[in-house]
Amino acid sequence: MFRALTSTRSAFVYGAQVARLSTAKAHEMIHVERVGLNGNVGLIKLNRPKALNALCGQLMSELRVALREFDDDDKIGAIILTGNEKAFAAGADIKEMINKDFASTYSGRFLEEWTAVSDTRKPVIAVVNGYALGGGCELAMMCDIIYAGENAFFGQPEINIGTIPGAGGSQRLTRAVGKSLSMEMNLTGNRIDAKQALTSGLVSKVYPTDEVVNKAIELGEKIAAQSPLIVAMCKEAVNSAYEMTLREGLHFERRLFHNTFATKDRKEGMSAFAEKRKPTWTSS
Ligand SMILES: CCC/C=C/C(=O)SCCNC(=O)CCNC(=O)[C@H](O)C(C)(C)COP(=O)([O-])OP(=O)([O-])OC[C@H]1O[C@@H](n2cnc3c(N)ncnc32)[C@H](O)[C@@H]1OP(=O)([O-])[O-]
Repeated sequence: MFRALTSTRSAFVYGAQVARLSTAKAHEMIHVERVGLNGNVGLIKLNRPKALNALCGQLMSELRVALREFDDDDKIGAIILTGNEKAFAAGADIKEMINKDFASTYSGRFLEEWTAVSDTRKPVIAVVNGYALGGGCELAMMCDIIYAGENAFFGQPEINIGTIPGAGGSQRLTRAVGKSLSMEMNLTGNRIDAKQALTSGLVSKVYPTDEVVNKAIELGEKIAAQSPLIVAMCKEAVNSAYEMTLREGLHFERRLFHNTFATKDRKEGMSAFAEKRKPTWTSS
């Protein structure tokens, strides 16, 4: 079972990890907290359970604000995005989309707000339990790492409701799992389970449903222990593999690598190794 947050007067306990209360203002459709032993991992939990976390405008707006707050918070080194035991998210909100037309989606820049997720500079880890369908699968793929619970399902069922993916389902999924599987999922709405998501490269780890959030927190803490400056550069380098040719990407990576030599953290990291001590990062 998904392990629920247990509230105490001054702190939350998430599994073995202590999490402090967020200073962020209250949201209606998401929960926001700091987790990890040092409170340096941001946790955002989608919280619209009655609609299986369907991604309506308000939810996406709140998510954008929360991501921005964590991105701008020097104390946060990594961010986790999750849902509940039954659903990460069952897609964009179909009921909200029913009466839209071309002009309103085009002129209204429908879905533009979603790019806030992939634009986040800090690493974002998606933790998927239950359904990640349509926009839900796309949202997970906008994150940098996906951990899945054993009960996770991924799918792009837009075809069943007379449309196609609009936030990466035909693009990121194809790059992640290859053309054949992506085409099958996109043309039929066929879902894959956590096991197939792992073997096809869509997710990096699968854990029991009630453990996966804590595993992601541990991962987030490990990332948060690195130099934030170098982590941001590294994320940019890996992401360039999605957006550039191999030649351009290799060039960009080498330039970023050279740039690390302009930082104090690069010098500190190598000196600490040679002096057999832990590095102290200054993000400079
Ligand atoms: C972003 C770019 C483009 C993306 C497009 C998309 O994502 S298109 C979407 C791609 N996704 C899909 O096509 C998946 C659509 N969803 C499903 O096929 C099923 O809900 C299920 C198989 C996930 C779970 O079946 P189950 O029998 O366990 O549960 P249940 O069915 O009873 O649902 C419980 C409640 O949640 C509600 N609700 C759920 N999803 C949505 C939604 N997306 N929207 C709105 N509401 C949604 C559902 O109406 C119901 O509310 P009610 O009536 O009680 O007021």
